[in-house]
Amino acid sequence: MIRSGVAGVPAIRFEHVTRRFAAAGAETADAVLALDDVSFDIPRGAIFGILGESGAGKSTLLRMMNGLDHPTSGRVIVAGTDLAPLAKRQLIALRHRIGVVFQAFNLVGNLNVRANIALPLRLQRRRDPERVRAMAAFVGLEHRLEHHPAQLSGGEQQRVAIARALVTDPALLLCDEPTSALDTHTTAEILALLRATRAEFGTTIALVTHELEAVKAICDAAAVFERGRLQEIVEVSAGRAPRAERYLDHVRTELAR
Ligand SMILES: Nc1ncnc2c1ncn2[C@@H]1O[C@H](COP(=O)(O)OP(=O)(O)OP(=O)(O)O)[C@@H](O)[C@H]1O
Repeated sequence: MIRSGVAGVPAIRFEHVTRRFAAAGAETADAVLALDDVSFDIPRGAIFGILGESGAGKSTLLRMMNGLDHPTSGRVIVAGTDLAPLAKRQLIALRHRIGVVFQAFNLVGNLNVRANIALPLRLQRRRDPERVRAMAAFVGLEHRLEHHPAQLSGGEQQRVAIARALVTDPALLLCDEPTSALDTHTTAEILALLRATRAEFGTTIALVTHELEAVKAICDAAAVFERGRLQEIVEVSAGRAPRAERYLDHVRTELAR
């Protein structure tokens, strides 16, 4: 099993995870091998990258972390709990402890910032206006609580999405290409906010991205994927990840052929 060198008890463990999908029009259910015997740990408290080009299996892996998808074989263990035997109600309870941030922000257009941030609390039949305000302040948007998403820039919308993901104080934050729709400057701001999130709340962060720069900016380590296979775990040190750079150069050269 490939393990990261970052110290700590794993927040998530993948054990020999394989995921097959039926290809459109195929007679058998195993035509697409999205993940192939993947084993690694995401250490508690880490900012951990899941890095790879399109089709590498990153989103499939992320969906498994909150039980939205399941392995064809192998196990996904979140905070010591194997997700496979969990009933629907238990999976929903697990998801309440996991925040998710998406590339396209996914805010509700007809709700203002305050209501968007409060949404996960509402889904749990909870009210906590003070917490909502505190999260808006944490992401620097306390003065925009009455605005609607259409009145905000892309970076501001992603800040709201991060506040919304954090409002229930999750132990784990899953980020699916959170900066891919943003310019370079705004990307740096959002990455800094994710780093501040770990510093302030001790949140474990899984960052799915095809951007090596994002990994170098904030991750402690990253799992590098190619066509469903885990190639290696790379450590990031002082903003550099030479092995990942070499590896991605190789993949891009292959893809360009
Ligand atoms: N529901 C599905 N049915 C069939 N094939 C699927 C399904 N979901 C994913 N796949 C296939 O599994 C492989 C991995 O897909 P996945 O979306 O996890 O990759 P990715 O690394 O997230 O790519 P991208 O960055 O483009 O989103 C791809 O070949 C994809 O076409």
